[in-house]
Amino acid sequence: MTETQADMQPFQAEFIEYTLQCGVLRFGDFILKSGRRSPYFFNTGLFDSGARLAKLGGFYARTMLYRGIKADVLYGPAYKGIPLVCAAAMALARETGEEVPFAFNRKEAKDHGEGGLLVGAPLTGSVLVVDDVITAGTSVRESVEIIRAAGAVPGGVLITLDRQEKGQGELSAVQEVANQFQLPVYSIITLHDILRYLETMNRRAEVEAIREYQSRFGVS
Ligand SMILES: O=P(O)(O)OC[C@H]1O[C@H](OP(=O)(O)OP(=O)(O)O)[C@H](O)[C@@H]1O
Ligand SMILES: O=C(O)c1cc(=O)[nH]c(=O)[nH]1
Repeated sequence: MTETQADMQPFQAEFIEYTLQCGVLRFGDFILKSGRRSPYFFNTGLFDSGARLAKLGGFYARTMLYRGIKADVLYGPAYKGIPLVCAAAMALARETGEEVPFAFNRKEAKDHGEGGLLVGAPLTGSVLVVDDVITAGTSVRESVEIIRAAGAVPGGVLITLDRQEKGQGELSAVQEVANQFQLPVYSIITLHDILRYLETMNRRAEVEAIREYQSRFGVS
C-alpha cells in the first residue's frame, strides 16, 4: 500500500525548487547508507535555519492536507525526526488552526527527572510518523514498536522524499515498509517528481545520470 503516482502539484514543484536553492537536493557522486553510489542526494539536515525549517513544515502540512492525512498525534524519531515533527505540527497549527499534539523519542532513556524514552504529548489514537527518508525501514520499525508499546496505533508515515529505489528485493524500501507494517507511506515528493521537474528545466545531464542509476536500482 503505497502512494499512487498522481500528477505533480504546484506545491511539490515549489518544494523541489526550494530544496535546490537550499542545497538540500544536490547532484554529484554520493555513497548511500546502502553502499550504493548515487548521482543525487537529499540532505534534510540543510533545512538548518528557523526560516528553512518553518518552510519545510509548511510542505509537510500541505502534503497532509492534499492527501487527506489525519492523525491524533505526530511522532518524530530521534534525532532528525525531532525538528521535523516540531516543524510539521507548528505549520499545521499556523495554516489550519488545528492543534495536533506531537511527541518524539530519546535514543537513550533518561534515568532522572521525568525519565523515560518519550518526550511530548502522550501517544494515543492514530499516530503519524514524520521523518525525512526511509532506507532499510529500521527507524519506522522502531517507531511502530514504540507507538504500539504506548497503546496507540501507527496510522502512517510521512517522509520528505521517496527515492523509489529497491530495498532488499524487487520492491522499494518504502513499499517494503508499507507492506511489512500495513501502513500507508506518504512523501512530499518522489524521485519521479524530481525527474519531471529536471526535464522541464532541461537539465539533461542530471536527468541522464539519474535515469542510469534508476535502470540499476529503481522500481517502476
Ligand atoms: O530506514 P532507515 O534505515 O532507518 O533509514 C532512515 C533513517 O536513517 C536516518 O536517521 P538515523 O537512524 O541515521 O538517525 P539520525 O536521525 O540520528 O541521523 C534518517 O533520518 C531516518 O530516520
Ligand atoms: O540512502 C541514504 O543514505 C540517503 C539518501 C538520501 O538521499 N538522503 C539521505 O539522507 N540518506
